[in-house]
Amino acid sequence: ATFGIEFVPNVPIKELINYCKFAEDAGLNYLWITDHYNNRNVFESLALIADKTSRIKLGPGITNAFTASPAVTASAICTVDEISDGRATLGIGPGDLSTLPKIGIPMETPVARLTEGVAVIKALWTGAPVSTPDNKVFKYAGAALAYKPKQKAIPVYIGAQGEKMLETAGKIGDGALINASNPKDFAFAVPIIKKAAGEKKFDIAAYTSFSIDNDSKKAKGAVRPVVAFIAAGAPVPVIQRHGLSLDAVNTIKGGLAKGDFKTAFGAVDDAMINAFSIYGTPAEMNAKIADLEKMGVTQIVAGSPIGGDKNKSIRLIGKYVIP
Ligand SMILES: C[C@H](OP(=O)(O)OC[C@@H](O)[C@@H](O)[C@@H](O)Cn1c2nc(=O)[nH]c(=O)c-2cc2ccc(O)cc21)C(=O)N[C@@H](CCC(=O)N[C@@H](CCC(=O)O)C(=O)O)C(=O)O
Repeated sequence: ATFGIEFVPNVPIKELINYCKFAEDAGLNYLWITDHYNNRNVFESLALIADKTSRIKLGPGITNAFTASPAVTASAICTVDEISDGRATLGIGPGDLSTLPKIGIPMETPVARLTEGVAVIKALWTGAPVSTPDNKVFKYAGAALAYKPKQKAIPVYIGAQGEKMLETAGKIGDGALINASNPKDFAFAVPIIKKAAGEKKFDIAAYTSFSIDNDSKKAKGAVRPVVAFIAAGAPVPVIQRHGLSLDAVNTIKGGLAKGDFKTAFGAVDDAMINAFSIYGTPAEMNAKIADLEKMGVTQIVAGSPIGGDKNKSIRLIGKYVIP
């Protein structure tokens, strides 16, 4: 597998840049920067990261086809591609179901919007004018970018978890970023993607909640709060797929809603931690990564929290996990 790492731009930009440079030095192949309106802007962050790195591929993990018109996203990624001398990737998806409504954006026909959005973005990158009068959502009329990406084709990765979104990812993407850490989720997702992707080259990335430490207990402690949020946001079919306690998940939801983190994190049980994360010592992590690769995963993304101490964890990944 290739190895990616996720950073959330909820830290001062200089700290973010240091993590990214450290990840590049540790030998990671992809940097994925999350995109939520309430954090630092994903494209401004990527521009700076592109300028301060020289090898690692980088892109939003993931932006969405709702907050910005695809033409604006096409240009934003094109700019990152120019600054990074051809290292940009585009991670794009429906958008977070918990943040978009806060800024008045209803989650309407995400599959249609994403399909049309990715099509116009790819068309714009060719430099030709784009007119899509028959589109349901993005009716473009002679839109054209005044400049082209450095790369012939910037890879497009679709963030997906639901069945229709996974199928869409296989159809329109060069890869998928799947918010999951457990082989059971890939037993479900990979056949859907492979059927839709057909013969084309396709990168199936496990966008995991990842926690590595020489001390397994410390790794587990670091991942518990993140698992609480994942469990609280998990669709019911996913909770059932892992045989988790709906009562415990509701206790977590209630605790988080009240800001009572003690109750929320206290209700996280081992079954949830195993369902929604990979954690442990380097040896334990390599065994879990091998299980994911057996399911057809071709890229492992180390997502939040990465570990109790980010720099130490990045060093462990570079030394013991990346072959
Ligand atoms: C919309 C949703 O798709 P989903 O794949 O489950 O979406 C969940 C998440 O993937 C989505 O919220 C992502 O944006 C979350 N997300 C991030 N979201 C963010 O906003 N920012 C991030 O940085 C981010 C990172 C990220 C990384 C990996 C990843 O996998 C997801 C990530 C869904 O409901 N899908 C269903 C139904 C979709 C459907 O059929 N819709 C129809 C009709 C629906 C209607 O009637 O409106 C249509 O679109 O036409 C399905 O796939 O089966």
